[in-house]
Amino acid sequence: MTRIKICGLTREEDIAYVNELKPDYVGFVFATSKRQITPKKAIKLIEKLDRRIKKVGVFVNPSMEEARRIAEACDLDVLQFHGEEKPEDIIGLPRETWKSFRIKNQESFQELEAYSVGGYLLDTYVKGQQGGTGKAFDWNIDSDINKNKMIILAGGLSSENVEEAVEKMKPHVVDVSSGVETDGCKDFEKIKKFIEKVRGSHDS
Ligand SMILES: O=C(O)c1ccccc1NCC(=O)[C@H](O)[C@H](O)COP(=O)(O)O
Repeated sequence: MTRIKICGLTREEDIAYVNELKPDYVGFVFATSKRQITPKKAIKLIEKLDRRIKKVGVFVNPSMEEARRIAEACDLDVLQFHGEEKPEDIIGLPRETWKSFRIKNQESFQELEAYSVGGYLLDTYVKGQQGGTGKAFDWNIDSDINKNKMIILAGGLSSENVEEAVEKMKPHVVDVSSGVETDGCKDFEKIKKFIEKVRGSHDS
């Protein structure tokens, strides 16, 4: 079954929503972003999070010392690197590690081969933005990458298009942020609908 990550939680209400709706992963953005959260606030939210939901920390070009420190302090399960981190920067970390790749065209997939990580997150290339763009890339791109890599599909997903995305890309995990927000805040009904679409999807 396709797993689900809801990214960019910042409020106590968001934790209540996911505790009820039970995605597989939630993401906390420690990088500069409108969804940025301090480690101190994340610790407070995580205290209230259902223990069955895995915690992903999102970083953009952090020092590895910082990433390790936050991973330990927040008891993160996964470290997600969303910047220009090199393959050698992100090996040997004490957590499952995901690397994001900003997909522009077919050639973008070549970059994945240099990395040996637990998860390969495909997000949309948008100039000047590292993530959380709300934009999808062309899922008709011919790629077999999901055969030997754990693929997390991100970028512009919503309840409206996630079934098509799963059918075309066959990812192991789908990751959403903007598509489950209203006026910049996580929206219970949108998260619910997104999860229902994915879990009801027969291609997953
Ligand atoms: O969400 C952000 O604001 C963000 C900022 C900088 C780097 C990464 C960021 N998010 C990472 C994610 O995992 C998002 O869920 C992913 O980019 C998809 O976002 P969206 O297109 O908004 O669904």
